[in-house]
Amino acid sequence: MVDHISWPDLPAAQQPVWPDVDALGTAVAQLRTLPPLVFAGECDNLTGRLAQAARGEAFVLMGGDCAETFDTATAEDIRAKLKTVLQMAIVLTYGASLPVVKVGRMAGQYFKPRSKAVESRDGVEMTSYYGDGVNALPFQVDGRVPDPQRLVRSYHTASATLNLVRAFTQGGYADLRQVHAWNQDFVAETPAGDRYEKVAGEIDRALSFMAACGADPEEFRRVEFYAGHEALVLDYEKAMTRIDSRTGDLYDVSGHFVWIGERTRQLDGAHVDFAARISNPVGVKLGPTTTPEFAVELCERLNPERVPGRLTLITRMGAGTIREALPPIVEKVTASGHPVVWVCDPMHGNTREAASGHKTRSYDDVADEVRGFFEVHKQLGTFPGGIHVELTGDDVTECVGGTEGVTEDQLGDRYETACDPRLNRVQSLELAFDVADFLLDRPRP
Ligand SMILES: O=C[C@H](O)[C@H](O)COP(=O)(O)O
Ligand SMILES: C=C(OP(=O)(O)O)C(=O)O
Repeated sequence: MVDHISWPDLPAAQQPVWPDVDALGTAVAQLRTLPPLVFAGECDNLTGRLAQAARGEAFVLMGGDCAETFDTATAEDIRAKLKTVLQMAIVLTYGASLPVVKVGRMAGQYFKPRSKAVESRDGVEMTSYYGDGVNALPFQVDGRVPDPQRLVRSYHTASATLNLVRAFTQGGYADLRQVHAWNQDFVAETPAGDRYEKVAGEIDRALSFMAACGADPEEFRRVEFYAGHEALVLDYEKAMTRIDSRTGDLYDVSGHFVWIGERTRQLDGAHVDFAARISNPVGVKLGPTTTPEFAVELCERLNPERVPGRLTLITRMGAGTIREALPPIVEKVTASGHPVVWVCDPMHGNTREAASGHKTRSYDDVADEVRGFFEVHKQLGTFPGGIHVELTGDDVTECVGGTEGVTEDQLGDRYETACDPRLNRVQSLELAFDVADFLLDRPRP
């Protein structure tokens, strides 16, 4: 039980209004007694990997659900997401000859900030859905009441998810010899699947050549995979924060990497203060209203010792804005000497409503924002460190476009997200091929 971490009482945006304070106390006390989900040493290893990305020696791939739900924490769903990230990572590693740091938006993405606190349909109003960690998705009053026991369920669901991810990535499923096996089912029949199959064939030949030469590296049998999520609901994140016995430093052991969202990054707010106190590698989302001065101040607050890999700035400007909004920020941060990892989230600045009422994003906008991100960094001689995408391993119809051409009319066919539209597996793979091409033309260290 960790009861000696004290936190200042600062304004915190986007927090659930728990109706039963005693029930919250019980849930928090339970969380505090539970074992860590990740080890502090693993977080430090990730900081080291991210430092490589800050120097242009690696590329970060962050991907996973917009909102993980308890019901979809099944073996099938987790494997499909993992498979998507692994396939994308292979395309990037092979295409750009660059190590790829893999971070799943997984095992903790149960909390969602919302634009409106209340949702209304046909004159009926209730609390918006804030993620399975807070309340339930169906539009029913009872389930929308924030329930603190959901924090405890978040922990157990994250634990089961991470356990399976560790088993898959360490136990043979992610062995490089399995590259073909990740390309089965619906994706294999698509142009992206076909392109992937060619890459897999070339990798196979390279592996056979190496084996014939007597080389069979252990590194090819396992994959280093990290878990990250938005540190939104501070009752959960603080209860999961522990003192590292090795160093006495604080780590949020709910995930390796946590980020602060666009709506909660106030300099005098509780989220920035929380992130400043923990020693995990942390990220901050930066939308189009970010000023260069704010970005530098954030760097000072979150990484005063200028540890490479500690801070990732995840820009999400929108395809039409990135080419104007990003350069002054990158210039000012670079001039300040802060060693940040620049990551592009091409999803959150490109959301729009389709005529059918579905929230959607166009593949072209997503790809164009990433292209703009690479252009800006090339122009400034800085390193494009990675991408951060919302994706699923399934054949959903949530984002329009891509070579399979999901149309607006098809959005209703398989629209399954609990919050924002995700790239399906084929669109994700296509994006990886586009990014691999952009990477070939990147500034080199
Ligand atoms: O994923 C990000 C946000 O939680 C999401 O875009 C908010 O969506 P909303 O504008 O429908 O509340
Ligand atoms: C809420 C998110 O993004 P942003 O804070 O950039 O809106 C998210 O990544 O889930």
